[in-house]
Amino acid sequence: MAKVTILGATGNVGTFAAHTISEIPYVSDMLLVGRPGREHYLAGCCRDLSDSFAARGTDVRLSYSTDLLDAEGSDVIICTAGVPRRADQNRNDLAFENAQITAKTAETIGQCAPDTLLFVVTNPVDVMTAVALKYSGLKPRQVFGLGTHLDSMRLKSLIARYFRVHVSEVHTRIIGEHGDSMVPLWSATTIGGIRISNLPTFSGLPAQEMIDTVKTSGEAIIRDKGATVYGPGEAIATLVRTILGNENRILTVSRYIKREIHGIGDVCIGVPARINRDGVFPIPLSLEEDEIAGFAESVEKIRKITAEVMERLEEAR
Ligand SMILES: NC(=O)C1=CN([C@@H]2O[C@H](COP(=O)(O)OP(=O)(O)OC[C@H]3O[C@@H](n4cnc5c(N)ncnc54)[C@H](O)[C@@H]3O)[C@@H](O)[C@H]2O)C=CC1
Ligand SMILES: O=C([O-])CC(=O)C(=O)O
Repeated sequence: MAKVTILGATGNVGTFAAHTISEIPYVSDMLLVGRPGREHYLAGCCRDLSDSFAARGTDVRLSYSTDLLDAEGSDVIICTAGVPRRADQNRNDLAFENAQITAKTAETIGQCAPDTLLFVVTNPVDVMTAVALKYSGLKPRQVFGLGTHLDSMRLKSLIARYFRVHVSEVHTRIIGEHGDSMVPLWSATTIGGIRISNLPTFSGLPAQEMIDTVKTSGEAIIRDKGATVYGPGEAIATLVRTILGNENRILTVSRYIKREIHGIGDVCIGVPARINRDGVFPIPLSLEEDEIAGFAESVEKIRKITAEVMERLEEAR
């Protein structure tokens, strides 16, 4: 059985993630961590969630704290702490502000929970994963971000609708930045095990329109309802279930890569990875020419932003 800790637990994503994670059968303890001053809100969240556990028949020990040191002994720590963007902002606009929060948090986690897996959700998620890796001092297999997993799910749903098939029949991936330079892997997209390009209706597929929709999904939801909640919350639970169930699923998450993909790397970015109880392990990949070029561009973009943020963090210390 496992202890899962959620940071930023008073926020939109943290609150809903607590609900989705409580459904995972391997979770025995859940700790909600918020900022000092938020004790009443955290207590209310715990009571409300406990009611939902009672109604559902879930047996999870739930507690809250404003002291991150209580995360000691966690198997997985999920970091949703930080500022969200407004609809008129790019995720990268949040980089330095959230890096300061993530660096401080990661340092404490490295000291109090050296064996944990640290799962970063805070945006810009690829850059925050690099910050968390550096400042926690944890091993690369222990630190990962939500990356392009949610983008891949968004694309999957659009493809299923276009081909009028059940969403479980579609396998697809988006790699690279969780942002504008993301790269869809049409070469790795199948329906019912058949490569998508071998299907008769493939020629009419509005591929560019679909990827543009995925790129602007977060922004559109934030404009309409203030925050993306259900998509990220379920995506977070999928990853936690994969880890705690030692499932060895291949999901597309942000992870430090050296040069596993066509020699491109030295950055934290969305890549397919095998995920189990020991952490996250990137899968070496063979891509098509245009996919390699797109991925190289995305890597360069993230490497540059990451380097700038790291430099500013060091200057600010
Ligand atoms: N990677 C992904 O796919 C997604 C990432 N996100 C990101 O997750 C983060 C949280 O989003 P929401 O829950 O919508 O935001 P929110 O504003 O509802 O919640 C933010 C949480 O962070 C905490 N927080 C803020 N500043 C802090 C600080 N200085 N120190 C410690 N804690 C602090 C708040 O108390 C709150 O609990 C954002 O950065 C957002 O962009 C959100 C959805 C999907
Ligand atoms: O768009 C945002 O800011 C939140 C997010 O990352 C997403 O839902 O993909």
